[in-house]
Amino acid sequence: MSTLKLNGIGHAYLGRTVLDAVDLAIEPGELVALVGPSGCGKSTLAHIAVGIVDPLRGRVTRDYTRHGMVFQEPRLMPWATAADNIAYPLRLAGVSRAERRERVLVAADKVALDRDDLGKFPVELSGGMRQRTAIARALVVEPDFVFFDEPFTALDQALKRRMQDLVIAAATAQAFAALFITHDLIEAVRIAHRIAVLDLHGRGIAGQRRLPGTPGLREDRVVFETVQQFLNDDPLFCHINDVDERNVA
Ligand SMILES: Nc1ncnc2c1ncn2[C@@H]1O[C@H](COP(=O)(O)OP(=O)(O)OP(=O)(O)O)[C@@H](O)[C@H]1O
Repeated sequence: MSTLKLNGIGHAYLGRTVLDAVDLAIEPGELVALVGPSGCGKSTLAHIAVGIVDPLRGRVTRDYTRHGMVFQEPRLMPWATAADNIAYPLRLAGVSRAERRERVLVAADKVALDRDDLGKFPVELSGGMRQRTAIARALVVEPDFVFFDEPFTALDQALKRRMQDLVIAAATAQAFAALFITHDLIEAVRIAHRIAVLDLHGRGIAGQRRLPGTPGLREDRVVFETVQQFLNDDPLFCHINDVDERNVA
């Protein structure tokens, strides 16, 4: 039984089709990376999957209990401390103040956010700390599904890697499934069980590849060789290579 199922999803903006007949199913505990060239409709698909946008065609079936979301920009409330930002979904859910405090500390630990940082406002935090706060806010509800929409694109390589490790560790510990949208094929191969490639024109999933081994346990050499093989020998990825040279790094 899939925890998220997209059937025949189609969408258009102002009469221009961006997605057509997209089918994708994600199993419980499975991390699926969705890649595709810029502008092919990845974010639109994520917004449809999470329920922010209603698709013009098709059906989304969600069989998870709670989801979290992490976007490219942390989208924190500037007037609230990191702790209050993380606690926000719990406040909405009517969780008591004492329990909120406890759960915020647990979530902050998962993303290695210092106690000192919890009292700071977003403007006082570094980019990495802001994104950690956003991830903690997604994890604090103890989700069994998390949507990631290019969460680390704006971060430098070293930080990106730390954040990927943190997501893999949290996914393993909490056993959540995820749809992880990224431009970065190296990131996709590090993080996911399976990669789905969205067609160049957003017309469906062009193909999928199951990745060898387990996220978090793949050696760098294996990640690098898998990416090279995709880019050099697998026609599914030729558009990714053409369009986004960052992947070749
Ligand atoms: N609200 C909107 N109104 C009109 N057009 C939109 C809207 N949102 C997205 N689009 C267009 O739809 C297409 C798909 O956009 P989307 O953001 O889903 O793609 P993407 O694959 O996530 O791109 P990127 O990788 O560059 O973020 C693009 O051509 C974009 O300009």
